[in-house]
Amino acid sequence: MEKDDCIPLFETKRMKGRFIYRLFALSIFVSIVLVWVYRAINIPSECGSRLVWMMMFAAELWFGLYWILTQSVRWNKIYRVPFKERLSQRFEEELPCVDVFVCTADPTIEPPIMVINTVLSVMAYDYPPEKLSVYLSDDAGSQITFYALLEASTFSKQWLPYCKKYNVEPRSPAAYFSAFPQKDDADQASEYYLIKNLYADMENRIELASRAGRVSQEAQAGHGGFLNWHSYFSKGDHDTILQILINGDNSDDKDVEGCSLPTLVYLAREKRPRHFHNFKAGAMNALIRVSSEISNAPIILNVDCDMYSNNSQAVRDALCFFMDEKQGNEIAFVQFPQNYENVTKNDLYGNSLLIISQVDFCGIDGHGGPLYVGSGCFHRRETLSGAKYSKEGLAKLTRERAIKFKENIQELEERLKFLANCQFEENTEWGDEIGVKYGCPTEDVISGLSIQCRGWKSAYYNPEKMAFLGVAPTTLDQTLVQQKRWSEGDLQIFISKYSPVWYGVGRIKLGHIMAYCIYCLWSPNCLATIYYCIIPSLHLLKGIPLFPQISSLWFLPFTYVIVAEHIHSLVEFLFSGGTILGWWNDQRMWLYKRQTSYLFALIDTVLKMVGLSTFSFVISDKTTDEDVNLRYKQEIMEFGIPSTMFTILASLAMLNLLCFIWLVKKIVADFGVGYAYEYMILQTLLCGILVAINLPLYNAMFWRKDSGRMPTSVTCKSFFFALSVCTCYAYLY
Ligand SMILES: O=c1ccn([C@@H]2O[C@H](COP(=O)(O)OP(=O)(O)O[C@H]3O[C@H](CO)[C@@H](O)[C@H](O)[C@H]3O)[C@@H](O)[C@H]2O)c(=O)[nH]1
Ligand SMILES: [Mn+2]
Repeated sequence: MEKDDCIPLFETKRMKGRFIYRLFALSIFVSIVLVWVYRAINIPSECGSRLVWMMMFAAELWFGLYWILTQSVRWNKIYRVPFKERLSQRFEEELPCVDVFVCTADPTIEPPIMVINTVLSVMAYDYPPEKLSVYLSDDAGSQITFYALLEASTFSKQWLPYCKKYNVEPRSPAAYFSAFPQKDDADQASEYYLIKNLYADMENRIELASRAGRVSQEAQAGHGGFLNWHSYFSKGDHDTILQILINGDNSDDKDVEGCSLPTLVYLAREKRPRHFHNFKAGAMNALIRVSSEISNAPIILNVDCDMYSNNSQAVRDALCFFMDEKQGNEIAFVQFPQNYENVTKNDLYGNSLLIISQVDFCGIDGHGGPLYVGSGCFHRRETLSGAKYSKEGLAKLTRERAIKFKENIQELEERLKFLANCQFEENTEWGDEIGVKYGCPTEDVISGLSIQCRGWKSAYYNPEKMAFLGVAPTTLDQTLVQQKRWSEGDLQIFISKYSPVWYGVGRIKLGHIMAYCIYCLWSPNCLATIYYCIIPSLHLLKGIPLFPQISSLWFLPFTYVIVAEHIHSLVEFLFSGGTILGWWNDQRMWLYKRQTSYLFALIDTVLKMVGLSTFSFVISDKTTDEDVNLRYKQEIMEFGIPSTMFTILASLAMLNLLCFIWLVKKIVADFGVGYAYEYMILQTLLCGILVAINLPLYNAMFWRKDSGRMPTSVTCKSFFFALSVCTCYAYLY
């Protein structure tokens, strides 16, 4: 037994081929420096061109410095391998309790049927049910969501034994039934169809209620919980609703085979119009408090309502990190990547964030641990509640359940409601030193950072069989809006009290700080990028070169940086499991994010600093209508609405198109190919590539007829805008 204890529960492997990569990175670095040198020693004397030149220099300084930041995550990548068998050999009898928090906020864009599929999938984890509790936080306080959860609690009595008996995966019924339309195994087949029908019936009832917008009187009469809605005025004005739907300790709450079920709790925290609710962070903190009085598990898993468990072993994987005798004690949270069920082959909107999940996070893990990015993260309860790291003070994970309530369930619910009331947090440290932090659109990232600054580590685990699958945005607009929230949140972290730069220094490693800065500085990237998309192309109009000529030696570092870095990024993308077209799409998305989301995030952050704007949280829509979804599946870009973001994208694309056409005309009519080739090859290439990458956009403006095309108003606006800029430049400047 003694010997056994020394075998670690997880292993950390380092990336191979580090030396070659470092050599390559060094060569890029040298070229970047040469680019800077070229800019510094060739500053023109004439005032106007000097300004243009200096701004090019500034943009390249930014790109170069930002590139250096991105090296932090490529320097020392690590991979984790947990050993579940060892965990089960050593700890099967004393596994810790786990609380799962599922958050939902809007029954129209987060359909209740989707929410309960997520709930059912986590209830069905391969884990002792008496040690598992699932809490659903409903920020809409929706009766329909409550009704759906009630249905789910009944259905779970069949679903859980079925999952365990046949060891099925995934354990979200919707995903399971759509992936396995038939069962041939005779034994399983009869049960399969029985359960499938049960599920279909339940789905029907929930859809009916959803469509009607209310729960039938009959159904309401069936459960006392609905009485809570008597004091409900609206989604933003109601008392706390707390219902324990399944009490795992109760001998009556058993599945059809007589086995225990996980505890299941519905919580809608109190909402009042005059009381700011702090979005998901507020919901998380209410959950932390309420759960502490019910199950008080030392490990907490947080998932968004669309992110169902795709791998019933993930809890055990996560526990290998926490329970390892040597290193587990310093790990505060274990983050899994966020994967999406609906990503198409070439991932048109770059939603899978492939490089972040396959490269960046492995690199950050080598510096002290990944960011907490919300969904798919396991926490130690004590760190979430603010504890400093100290090996001695660490609570044993395998302790008994801390609270064993004696009163009956109704009394308990009444007693605990105040924990989720608006007033509870007044004059407390909640949202600041305790719990998830408030005031930042990426509350999770800032909370994770402050945990790491208190001395804790985190771990990143990316299992082959994806642990969680969610719903990615299916339109360009949704992706850009989501990216705006993220980049804005991360920029606010940068300028906050908890900035990785000033707060992190001395608390976390330099590499770690740099890695955080990659995300915190997403947003300011917009300036250099937009400059690069406009100015060099405009200068083609007058034939003014801004880059070295092909005959100059300075041409080499520029070309090397551009070509080598792009080849590297393509190779990295392919190695991470992407396709060539996927890479091209990803490049386009980075361009579009920088031209719109990041720009808006930057502007909003500045406005907030001067007090002209307040913080909002646009919840991602998890539904799509049919023809939008059809186009999404065919990887056709979705525009369709006259958004300001699209006007910017279209204007920049149009500007480059006009410049490019002008250049072609000049070459054909007057100067011949040599003109562009000798003097302005890099500039021509830049403009040409911008045109090429924007092809889907031109298509949406000029050819497409479907409802996802670019609205005519946007096309016209962008055309006149681009034309006037080009004309002004060509004739006035
Ligand atoms: O007032 C609110 C607003 C949102 N949510 C929930 O928060 C989750 C995330 O919201 P979503 O609109 O899906 O945002 P995403 O951008 O898709 O989510 C990512 O980004 C968030 C931070 O911006 C993280 O919190 C998430 O975990 C992460 O998956 C969802 O379950 C919502 O129901 C609430 O509970 N209350
Ligand atoms: Mn989401």
